[in-house]
Amino acid sequence: MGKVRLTTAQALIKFLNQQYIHIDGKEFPFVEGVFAIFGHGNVLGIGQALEQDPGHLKVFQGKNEQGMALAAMAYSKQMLRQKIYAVTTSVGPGSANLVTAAATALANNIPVLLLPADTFATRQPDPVLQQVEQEYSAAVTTNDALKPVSRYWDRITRPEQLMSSLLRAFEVMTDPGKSGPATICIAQDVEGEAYDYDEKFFEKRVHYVDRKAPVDRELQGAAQLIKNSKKPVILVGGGAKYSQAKNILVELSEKHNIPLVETQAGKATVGSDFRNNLGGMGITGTLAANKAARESDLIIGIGTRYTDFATSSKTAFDFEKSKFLNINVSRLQAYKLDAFQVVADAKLTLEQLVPLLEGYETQFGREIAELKEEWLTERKRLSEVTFTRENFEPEVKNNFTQDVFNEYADALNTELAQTTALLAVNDTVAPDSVIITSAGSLPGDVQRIWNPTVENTYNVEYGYSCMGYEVSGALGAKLATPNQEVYSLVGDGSFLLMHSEFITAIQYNQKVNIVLFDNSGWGCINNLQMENGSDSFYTEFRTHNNEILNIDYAKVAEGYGAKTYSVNTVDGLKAALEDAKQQEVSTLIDIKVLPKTMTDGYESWWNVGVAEVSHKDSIQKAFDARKQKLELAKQY
Ligand SMILES: Cc1ncc(C[n+]2csc(CCOP(=O)(O)OP(=O)(O)O)c2C)c(N)n1
Ligand SMILES: O=C1C[C@@H](O)[C@H](O)[C@@H](O)C1=O
Ligand SMILES: [Mg+2]
Repeated sequence: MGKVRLTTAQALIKFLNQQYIHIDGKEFPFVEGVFAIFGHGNVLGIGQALEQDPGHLKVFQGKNEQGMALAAMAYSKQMLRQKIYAVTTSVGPGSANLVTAAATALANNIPVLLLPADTFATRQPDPVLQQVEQEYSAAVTTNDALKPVSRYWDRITRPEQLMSSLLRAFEVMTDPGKSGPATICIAQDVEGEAYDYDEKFFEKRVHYVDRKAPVDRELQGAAQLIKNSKKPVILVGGGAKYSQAKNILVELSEKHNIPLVETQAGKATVGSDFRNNLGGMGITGTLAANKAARESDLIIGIGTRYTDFATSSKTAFDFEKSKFLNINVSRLQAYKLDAFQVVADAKLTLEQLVPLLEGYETQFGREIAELKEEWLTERKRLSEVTFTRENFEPEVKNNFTQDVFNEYADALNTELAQTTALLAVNDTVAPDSVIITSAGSLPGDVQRIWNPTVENTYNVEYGYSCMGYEVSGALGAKLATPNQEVYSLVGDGSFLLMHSEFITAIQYNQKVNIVLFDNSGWGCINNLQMENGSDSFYTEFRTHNNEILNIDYAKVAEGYGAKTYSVNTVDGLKAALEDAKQQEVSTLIDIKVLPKTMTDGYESWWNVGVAEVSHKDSIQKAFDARKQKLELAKQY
């Protein structure tokens, strides 16, 4: 057999160039490129290999390891997990910075290939710079911290180990049932070590992603459950989106008059304008979706993980009455809530299920339309919130006095409500625009009131709700959809936490639009704190002498080379958005908004750990209320 002498890193890059994916009859390269931050751990290994022959791989220089890995994740999420970027980092702090991003990808079941460098395999120069030198074992390095947050993890200390390791990594990343981050740590000396690799290892390799079909028992059982139900509701999860089940979902819903409700990951599988789509459900759900779910006697969970946000901490359903039917490629997910399990591809299952339901119709009648209408009226109200200097009634009530509101209005020079601003954005951007967000109050607002009409235009990470995904992810989403505008909807807190990849986007002329909602604080956490009986405590951004912090974010972004705007009215915001569309460079719109003007309520509940004993009656009250609510919740 022919051999080719390559360094481990050269073999890695050569292999990445030859990986293809085959889905629904289409075949294309699986690895699009590499994000890199070079240090002594990887510049002479992977850096050298990429310089010598990158093949078709695009190379982007990242600015923060976490940021570039989140960009890679957003790319893959936007590509419906059909294509990835790899991420190479140096050893020690460079690899440690991957931990948060790996966890974000894991919680969201998104494939990314992480390639952190590791300490010396020979150990000759130990302790090397950036080696933590763990006393109880030299075999433990910073990279072990990636084990709990990787779907697959391996360490390469000999060049030939690379071959079996890569095969496992690609098998995992291309399996819809277990897809997630694969981490291969390569000892920094081994990256440059040569080996005679079998040429066969580098032949084109196709990873077939065949749709897993349901067995007859599953289909008959599922059909029977639906036919026996009066008011089934379909919960559309991320699995439905990745399976591209839109058309069959619409057919199923229309034929049998079954309402759809959505998780964060499932939103924009079917457009919000579809008449039976009642929108997001759960803690950040619409009143329409939450009412339908509560009335339902059968929840058909399609590709959902049933997180606490989707189920209102397991209080959203009437567990006495309601049964569950779970369609999921993952057995772990299918087992949840004592459901009847169909472990199979969502689209294929629904296509085979529909013919078995001939003649069936739910008892919802006109109720779906009525619920939707009621919600659209509420959404309209949220688009027209006006601030008043006296007796202002915000969405989040009973936290701030009027004096505090007036103080914010003066300090930030704004009277704009967040919901009104957000809906102005929704009205103004092109329908095929991709939005991206993740943490703070904005994910809740978009799940409720952002109405996407074009498929796969809602890139919201709410499995890990990682501050920093908003801006980092915008770069990845843009790489995936170069012909669409990408809008990062981000709070001031998240923007401050990390926006390094905004600079990468500007550097590589990948236009992204940052729409920054500045309420000078961690608004949602302040709400959570005050709604559970505490005072406002270190969650507003105030100075040493208690003044509200007012940062000119437009000026910050101007320094990076972005086109920027500062706005505090709906008209100003719309004009900025229109102008931003005309720009070739990345943009940032700094919108000053009032706190407590995000959406809230709608019959949802979140189980959070309230103090059982404290010095405040208000906290005791919150604790008692939680205890009562928990009595209604399903225990597991
Ligand atoms: C990396 C990370 N750290 C901490 C948190 C906890 N956390 C969630 S939301 C939030 C504040 C977000 O503030 P901002 O972005 O301004 O949004 P707002 O709630 O004000 O809309 C914090 C600290 C998180 N989700 N992610
Ligand atoms: O703690 C949190 C509260 C949520 O409201 C928020 O969206 C999320 O980012 C979070 O971490
Ligand atoms: Mg904020």
